[in-house]
Amino acid sequence: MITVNSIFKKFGKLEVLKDFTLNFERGNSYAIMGPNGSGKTTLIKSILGMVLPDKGEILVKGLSIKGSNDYRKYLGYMPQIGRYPQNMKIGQLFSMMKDMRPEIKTYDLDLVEAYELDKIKDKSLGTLSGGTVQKVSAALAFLFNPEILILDEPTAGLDPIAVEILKSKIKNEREAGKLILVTSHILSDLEELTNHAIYIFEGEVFFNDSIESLKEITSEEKFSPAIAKLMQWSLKKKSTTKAMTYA
Ligand SMILES: Nc1ncnc2c1ncn2[C@@H]1O[C@H](COP(=O)(O)OP(=O)(O)OP(=O)(O)O)[C@@H](O)[C@H]1O
Repeated sequence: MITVNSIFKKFGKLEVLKDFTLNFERGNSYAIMGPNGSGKTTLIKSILGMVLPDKGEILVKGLSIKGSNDYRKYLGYMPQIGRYPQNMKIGQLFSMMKDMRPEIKTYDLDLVEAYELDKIKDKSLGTLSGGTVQKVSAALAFLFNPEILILDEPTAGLDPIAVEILKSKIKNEREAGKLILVTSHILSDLEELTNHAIYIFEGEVFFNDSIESLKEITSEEKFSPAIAKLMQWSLKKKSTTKAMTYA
């Protein structure tokens, strides 16, 4: 459903994505993991067309994302930090988003209702708490019932009830055959929500396989120790590569 074909991205001298090739298939939920600054958001933003790779190609449902924004209708995106016009009211934001997609007549209002956003529709976005902004972002990501959901640290900043609501929504959507991409540092969330692990380390895809395989390869029954082992291996590889370079 999404093909990332040998993409490279540098910011100045910093090589953030080095030869990334990945396939994302419908009905699966992918955990995109890696240390801070490893390139998770850059990967997501490249798929969304918000960051332009220096080389390589990205296809969404077989269509290259270069040159046309048409593919974006398939994507729902929840950013790490939602930035909205400060003086706009919640209700106005939703009306504006609906006006931008006039061809869509039915909306997925599950999260609008669960988070009771209608009750605060006259509040300005600039006055909202961080968690409430996250609720707005989550509700917008699902609003047009997209086939692909890209969620960047979706549970960060949400209270425990809001987290459970969002997690159950994500699980339902995956069961309905959608493709889900999630980045998070909260391993218990990833274990619950995903079936495929992608671990990025220093600009490279260090691991890309099912969570079952990850557990087998690491000889760990639980997700968290399996990831810890992967992290140790990536650090070991780094020091071995360094030693080889200096030899
Ligand atoms: N627009 C930009 N200009 C310059 N450098 C950037 C830009 N965007 C990202 N970077 C740098 O690229 C690297 C990767 O950033 P990115 O946000 O993709 O990491 P991440 O894996 O999502 O990190 P985190 O876990 O902290 O969210 C970082 O070193 C970051 O500072």
